[in-house]
Amino acid sequence: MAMMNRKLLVAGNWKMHGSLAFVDEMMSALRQSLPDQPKYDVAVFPVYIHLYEVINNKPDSVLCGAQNLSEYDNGAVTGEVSAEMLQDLGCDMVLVGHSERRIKNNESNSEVAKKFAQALKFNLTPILCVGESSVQRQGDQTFDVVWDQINTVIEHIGMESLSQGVIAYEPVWAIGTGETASAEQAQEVHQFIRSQLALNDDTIARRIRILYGGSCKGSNAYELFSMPDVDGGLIGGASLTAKDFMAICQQADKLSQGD
Ligand SMILES: O=C[C@H](O)COP(=O)(O)O
Repeated sequence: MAMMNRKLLVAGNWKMHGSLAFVDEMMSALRQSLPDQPKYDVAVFPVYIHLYEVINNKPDSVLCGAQNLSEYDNGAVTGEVSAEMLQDLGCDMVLVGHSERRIKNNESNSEVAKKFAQALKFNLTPILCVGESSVQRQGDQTFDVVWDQINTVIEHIGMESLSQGVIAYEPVWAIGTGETASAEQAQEVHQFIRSQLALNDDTIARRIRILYGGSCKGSNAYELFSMPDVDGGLIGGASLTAKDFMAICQQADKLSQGD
């Protein structure tokens, strides 16, 4: 189980799903089902245009974040949204470097690092998404790929700044495929990440939260979150109904009792 001093985080990435009616339904379900003060953190990441509705209707205990942000402060960058705008709206967090953006929008490690820095500049907690493709795993490149993605951020802003964010390990081959990494496979990579971070700073390595993402659901969340270096999940498909999302939150709740 994740170390006592690291609170579990269950984060629902809604991707490009939902509607205003969906937001209202989800928020009222979460208000009814979540404890007033859960011992774990819960966050949701709607599309930009639904952020305001979430922020105005969510239970106080639920954090809200965007799925992306601009690497720039402001200016002639049509279609982008700045960290300052997200902060102004009331966002708490933001995803950076999700594999869907790395692949479909060609986001490079250095752009992702700039976005991570930009989030921190405006007091948003960035969740840095990292993970290898199936080909890279088969080619035994998992550790190299994942470390390169993280180390680019460290080289850009340093360990102390990295530690103000969260890392999400999401093997690309497990995203939306129904093929979850086994708890042992997830733990192996999470442990690798933590041990690499410890070479730079042991305290930060022990403090930073590392989430798992990739076909996580109510039936496997307990086993995954029980792993010593897994501190919760970044959930896609199973965050799209209150029933599925709450099933995962309930596993986090069980594991957080006694903390
Ligand atoms: O951001 C979430 C991940 O991409 C996981 O998505 P999934 O739970 O649908 O596999």
